[in-house]
Amino acid sequence: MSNWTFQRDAIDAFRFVRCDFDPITGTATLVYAFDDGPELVETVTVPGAPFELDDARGAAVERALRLLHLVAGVSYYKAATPSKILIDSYAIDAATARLMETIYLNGLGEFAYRNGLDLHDRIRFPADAEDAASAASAGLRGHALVAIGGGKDSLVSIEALRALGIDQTVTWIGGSQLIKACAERTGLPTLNIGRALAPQLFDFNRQGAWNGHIPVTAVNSAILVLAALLRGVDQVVFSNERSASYGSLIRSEDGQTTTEVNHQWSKGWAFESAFGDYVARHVAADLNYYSLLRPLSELAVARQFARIDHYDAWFSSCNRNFHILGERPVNRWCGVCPKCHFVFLALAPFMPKARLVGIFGRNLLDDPAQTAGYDSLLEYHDHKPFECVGEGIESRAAMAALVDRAEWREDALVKRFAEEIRPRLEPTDLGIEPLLVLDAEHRIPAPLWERLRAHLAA
Ligand SMILES: CC(=O)N[C@H]1[C@@H](OP(=O)(O)OP(=O)(O)OC[C@H]2O[C@@H](n3ccc(=O)[nH]c3=O)[C@H](O)[C@@H]2O)O[C@H](CO)[C@@H](O)[C@@H]1O[C@H](C)C(=O)N[C@@H](C)C(=O)N[C@@H](CCC(=O)O)C(=O)O
Ligand SMILES: Nc1ncnc2c1ncn2[C@@H]1O[C@H](COP(=O)(O)OP(=O)(O)OP(=O)(O)O)[C@@H](O)[C@H]1O
Repeated sequence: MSNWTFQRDAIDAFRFVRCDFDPITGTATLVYAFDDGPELVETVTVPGAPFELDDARGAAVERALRLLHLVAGVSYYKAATPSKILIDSYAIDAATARLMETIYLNGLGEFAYRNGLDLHDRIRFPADAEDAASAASAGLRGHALVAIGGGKDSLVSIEALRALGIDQTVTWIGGSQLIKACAERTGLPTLNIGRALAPQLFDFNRQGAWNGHIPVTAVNSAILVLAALLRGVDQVVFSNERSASYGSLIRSEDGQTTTEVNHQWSKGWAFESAFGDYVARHVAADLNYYSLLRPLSELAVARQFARIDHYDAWFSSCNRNFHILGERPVNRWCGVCPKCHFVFLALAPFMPKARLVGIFGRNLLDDPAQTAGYDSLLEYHDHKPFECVGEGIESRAAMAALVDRAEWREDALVKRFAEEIRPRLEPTDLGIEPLLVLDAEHRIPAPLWERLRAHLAA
C-alpha cells in the first residue's frame, strides 16, 4: 500500500470499502479505494446531533447511508473508470445495482463525451443480495427539507411553499456564503450540511485522473434523504424544472448522427422518477422526494421569480460562485458564462429592464462580446452549452418577445436576432405562451399539486 501511486490506466477495480454513521456527532463517513490504494474518505455532517433513532428510523438511516455511499462514489470512480466495481462490506440487490448503473452511466454522460470515453457495458454493479422487501414507514412527521442553491429556482419553491403554508427548513450543503445569505434572507429555519471530499481526489487530478462533470444533484439528493431521516421529516424538495430533462444535441461532423448529452441529467425527470421511486420502496415508505418545479419550464420559473424582488440583491445563478477551489465573481454575476447569459435572457421578458440591469450590474444583451454565448443558447451555428440553461426553443422565444419591446429592440444582440436569426425560424415556434403551460409529469404529492397550481396561476 505504501508504494501505491495513482496510475489511471493500470487500475483494476474501484471499491466501495465501507460506510458508517456516528449518531453522536452526526457524521457519515464514506470510504472508497482503487485496488489496494489509500482509503478515500468523504465526510458528510448533519447538524442536530446527537440523534436518537428508534428501530424503524435507525434501519431507514442505514439504508439511506448505503444509498449515499453508492451515489457519492461517482466523484472517485470517474478518476479512473475501471470496469470492475466491488462492494466490500455489504451486498446490494438487483434494483439497487440497476439504479446505480443508471446514475453512473447517464450522470457521467457529459464527462464521457468530453473525455472520448465509452462507459456503456463498462459500469456494472455486483447484485449479490436477494431482492429486498419493500421498506417500512419510518414514522416521519409532515415537514419539508427544501434544498437551496442560491439561485432563482429554489427561491421560487421556497416562496411557493411559504404561500401554501407548508412547514419547511431551508437546507444547503457546503460552505457557500452566498447560499447562506440567501437562506438567511428567507427568514425561515435553516440547516447547513457539511461535506468534505476526500483530499486525495485533488492529488489524483494533478496526477492525470480522468476529470469532468459529475451528477452533483444526485449526490445532493442522497445527502438530503439521509438528513431528512435523521431529522424525522417526510419531504425532500428540489427545484428542478422540466427543461432540465433535455440535453444538448450534438451533431456528428458528417451531420449523419445526433447525440444527446445532458449536463444536468440528475436534475432531469429520468433521475427524479427513478430515485424518488427507489427511496419510497427501498429506504422509507413515508419519505417523499420530489421537485416542486418539475411541471415548469425555465421561462415559467423566471416568470414566477420576477413576481418577487426580495432576493434581487442576494441571489445568483452564476455557477462560478460555487467552485471549491479557485476564483469567484466579484459581484455575484460573472456576466460571461452560459448561466449568466441565459438567466438574463429568461428574466428579461418578465421584468422591468432597469431592475434586471440593476441585478446584473450591466446589460448583457447590449454587449456584442457576448454574441457567441447567445448563439449557442439559441442553437445557432452551435449546440446548447453544457450548463444548466433552458432549451433552445425557450431562448429563441424569449429573444423574439424582446424584439417586440421598444426598450429592448435596439440592443445589439436583440437587433442581431431580429435581422439575422429570426428570418430563418418558423414564426409559429417563437411564442412564449405555449412554453408557460404546466406539464403533468411530476412527483408532487396530489393535494399539494392542486394548491400549487392555483398559486402559480394567481
Ligand atoms: C462550481 C462548478 O461549476 N464546478 C464544476 C467545475 O469544477 P472545478 O474544477 O472548476 O471546480 P470545483 O467545483 O471546485 O471542483 C473541483 C474538483 O472536484 C470535483 N468534484 C467536485 C464536487 C463533487 O461533488 N465531486 C467532484 O468530483 C470536480 O470534478 C473537480 O475535479 O467543473 C467540473 C468538471 O466539469 C464540474 O464537475 C464541477 O461541477 C461541480 C460538481 C458542481 O457542483 N457543479 C454545480 C454548480 C452544477 O453544475 N450544478 C448543476 C447541476 C448539474 C447536475 O448534473 O446535477 C446546476 O447548476 O444545475
Ligand atoms: N449546495 C447546495 N445544497 C443543496 N442543494 C443545492 C445546492 N446547490 C444546488 N442545490 C439544489 O439543486 C437544484 C439545482 O440547482 P440549481 O442551481 O439549478 O438551482 P438554483 O440555485 O435554485 O437556481 P438557478 O438555476 O437559478 O441557479 C436546486 O433544487 C437547488 O436548490
